Amino acid sequence: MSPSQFSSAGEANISTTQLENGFIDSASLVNSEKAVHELLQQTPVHGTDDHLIEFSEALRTVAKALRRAAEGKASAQAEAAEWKRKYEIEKSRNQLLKQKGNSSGGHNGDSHCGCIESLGNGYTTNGHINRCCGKEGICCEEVLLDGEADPRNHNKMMRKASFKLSWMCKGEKSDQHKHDIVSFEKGDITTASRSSKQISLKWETPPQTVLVLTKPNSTTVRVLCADMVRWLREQKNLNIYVEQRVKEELLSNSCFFKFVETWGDDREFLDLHTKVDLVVTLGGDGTVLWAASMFKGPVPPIVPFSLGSLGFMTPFYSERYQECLDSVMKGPISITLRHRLQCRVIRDKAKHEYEAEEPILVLNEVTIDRGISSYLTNLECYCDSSFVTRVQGDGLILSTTSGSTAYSLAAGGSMVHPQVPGILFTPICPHSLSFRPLILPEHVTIRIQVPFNSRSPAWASFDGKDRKQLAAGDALVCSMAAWPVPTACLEDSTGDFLRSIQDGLHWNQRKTQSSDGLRDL
Ligand SMILES: NC(=O)c1ccc[n+]([C@@H]2O[C@H](COP(=O)([O-])OP(=O)(O)OC[C@H]3O[C@@H](n4cnc5c(N)ncnc54)[C@H](O)[C@@H]3O)[C@@H](O)[C@H]2O)c1
Ligand SMILES: Nc1ncnc2c1ncn2[C@@H]1O[C@H](COP(=O)(O)OP(=O)(O)OP(=O)(O)O)[C@@H](O)[C@H]1O
Repeated sequence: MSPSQFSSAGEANISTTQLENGFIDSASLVNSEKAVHELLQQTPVHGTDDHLIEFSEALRTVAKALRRAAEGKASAQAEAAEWKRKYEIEKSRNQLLKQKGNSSGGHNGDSHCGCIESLGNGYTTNGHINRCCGKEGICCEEVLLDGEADPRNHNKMMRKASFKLSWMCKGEKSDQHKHDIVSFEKGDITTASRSSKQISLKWETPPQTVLVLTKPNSTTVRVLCADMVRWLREQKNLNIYVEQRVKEELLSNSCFFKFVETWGDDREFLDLHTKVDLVVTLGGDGTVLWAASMFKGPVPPIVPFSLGSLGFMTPFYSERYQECLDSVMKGPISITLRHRLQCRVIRDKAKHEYEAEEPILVLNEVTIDRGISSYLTNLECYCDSSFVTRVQGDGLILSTTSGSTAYSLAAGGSMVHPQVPGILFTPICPHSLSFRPLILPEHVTIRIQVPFNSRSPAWASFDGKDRKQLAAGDALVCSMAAWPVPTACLEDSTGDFLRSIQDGLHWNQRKTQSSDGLRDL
């Protein structure tokens, strides 16, 4: 076979000028790669013909180069789609602001400019620009821009409660976080000593609207929910949102609950984060995962009450809910910012970046496994642009540090404090003696590719739900999401984490050795 046979092989026909100039779309790259693979299978590399062996090696190199180019292109597509999505959100938010400004006449031109150009700017509840909250601590104010008329009082604007996040320092009041970087002075590299990195949430205006989410099919939860909603209304005069199912349950109980609000469809729910100040969950860890999955963007602070069996992420006791909610609403409270992974499936057949599927955010993990197939999974893993490894086994778990105590732990991964920024890379039953789990830094993008020669498709599942098939040529791209899940702590991040591994998993529990057998020294 001669090189001219390669260039005549239909879709494999890519000129070097095209390669040099980068004028190839990912579809033609992938098609070319397929064609190269087909060609390789047809190539009769028998016996002693050195030329044929050399040529097939050259084809393999071309296939590799094409794969790399396709990967670069696909990750650029994923990034472009993400920017496009952000742009759309900004655009619709700005339109909304414009409409509000026009209809109320409440904002002058300056304040419009201020909020559109700098979404981090703080607005007070009366709608005036106050100060930039991004300067001290962690910025949280943009949600305030979407106020809505309170149905109970038409003159009053219903706005989200304003709060501020800051690092809590033990003892001295220094801005420790500002100095917490490696310094290089007079040739000596040092790191500043660290104080507590606990994040504290302090309400600037009191919370007004609470979303109560409950685990279904539990009488205990249903009874507690009715009790809590009544208390929140009568004692705290709060607006309450619940799911449609829960509203029906409450109304079948008593018509007192007529004030409880709900939402119609997903579109209406998309707006809810602009109204809800606090989310209360009544259930187990699954209910916290459920709550997090409902918010595709920013998540309001969650107060998780334990009504499940394990309750790793649910530190609050339901028996003392009034006391707990009282102190949460008063503040300040310690919170754990639980990072989420943003996962995007890129199909081999997608021709353009806007065909990339909607990203899915996970709080625990995304799992890529063999599904019902009895073949080993064959997954190529890349970290940024470096090839990491090929997974041959039952699959792979990409986990957040919050998820490190869930499926990843069962597969042999380390337990990691939820506030540690990182992505766990944990194989499931790898057919190799040396495949230890990894923890990668939080800023990397991981790409899991099902190769064209995979014997069967793989399956991705997100926090144990929404299974999606990944066919040969499809890829899953994962990176840290911009929107963490803030969960309220009973004590603080570390105290709650240690208590849950001790109480929930009986971590390193062993009878203490008695001193009886000690020999005299
Ligand atoms: N072999 C395993 O351990 C295994 C297998 C499948 C799924 N899971 C986990 O189940 C999760 C889904 O939870 P679910 O409640 O919807 O399903 P589920 O009702 O099947 O519960 C799974 C168990 O995992 C626990 N769990 C969930 N998140 C946890 C966390 N971050 N830390 C410690 N334990 C946690 C739950 O409390 C529950 O006991 C998945 O995200 C996955 O991590 C674990
Ligand atoms: N509001 C909800 N709507 C629909 N499904 C929900 C909701 N809340 C929780 N779930 C689902 O119900 C299941 C059980 O919930 P959860 O894990 O909270 O309870 P549990 O199993 O009793 O607790 P644990 O996991 O600690 O044993 C999970 O699969 C979860 O995804």
